[in-house]
Amino acid sequence: MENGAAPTAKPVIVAIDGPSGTGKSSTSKAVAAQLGLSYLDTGAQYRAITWWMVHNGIDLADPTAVAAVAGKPEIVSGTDPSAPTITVDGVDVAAPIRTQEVTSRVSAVSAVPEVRTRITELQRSLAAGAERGIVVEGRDIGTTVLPDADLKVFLTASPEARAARRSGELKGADLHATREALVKRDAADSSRKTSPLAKADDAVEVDTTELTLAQVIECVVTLVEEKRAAK
Ligand SMILES: Nc1ncnc2c1ncn2[C@@H]1O[C@H](COP(=O)(O)OP(=O)(O)OP(=O)(O)O)[C@@H](O)[C@H]1O
Ligand SMILES: Nc1ccn([C@H]2C[C@H](O)[C@@H](COP(=O)(O)O)O2)c(=O)n1
Repeated sequence: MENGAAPTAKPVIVAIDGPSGTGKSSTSKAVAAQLGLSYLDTGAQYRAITWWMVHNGIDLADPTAVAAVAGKPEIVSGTDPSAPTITVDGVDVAAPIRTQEVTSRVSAVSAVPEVRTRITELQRSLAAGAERGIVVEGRDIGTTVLPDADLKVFLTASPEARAARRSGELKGADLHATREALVKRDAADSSRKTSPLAKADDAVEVDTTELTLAQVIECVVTLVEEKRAAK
């Protein structure tokens, strides 16, 4: 039995979007684990295809070159929230997709429409196959990937709070440089033509600046339970 939960509740689809460092991954994983749902980190998929392009020497400054090979790598996401996995052509890339090299290039690759079409298909297929339901986190889940999701949440936080959280992760990182990098990536992700980072009109916005992670998780679990009860 997936995620150890009893097969009683109807499947529920939850979309969690927002800028970098707002707590999407931490919240989504915990909510999915608590409610016995699958979990999908769509940023990891964009990072994985970016890693493959870097690894294969594709010119990332040339969108035509990126588009031409967008269908080549086989990207597989494991959706157990207690142990999410990501492989490219059978290679475990969970660590290399988090390097600065990939982080600084992922916005360029994810702006290419052919890349988005490919990754969006994977995401929809995983969501459709999740027997109990799934929490999918990213930038365009509520607007484009799963517009009929049962619940859409848009997490926000001040750039200062997000930079402080990230600096805590990257020991010794410069707070100002971290903030600048976050703001730059958000601007690129929000301004691309195809499926930019955006709040869906029917999303619930949660400002996490002054909330603990536990409070955010509790808030989202309550929202999911309310939706489930109303189904
Ligand atoms: N409400 C919160 N209060 C304090 N720290 C938090 C909160 N939410 C998340 N964090 C911490 O902030 C860091 C970033 O969180 P997380 O990776 O979940 O964000 P994200 O939105 O998924 O970021 P990205 O889009 O860049 O992957 C983590 O170290 C996490 O533990
Ligand atoms: N649905 C998504 C998810 C992610 N991306 C892109 C934009 C992000 O900068 C990048 C990495 O995401 P993260 O791991 O920081 O969540 O991937 C996107 O375009 N659409």
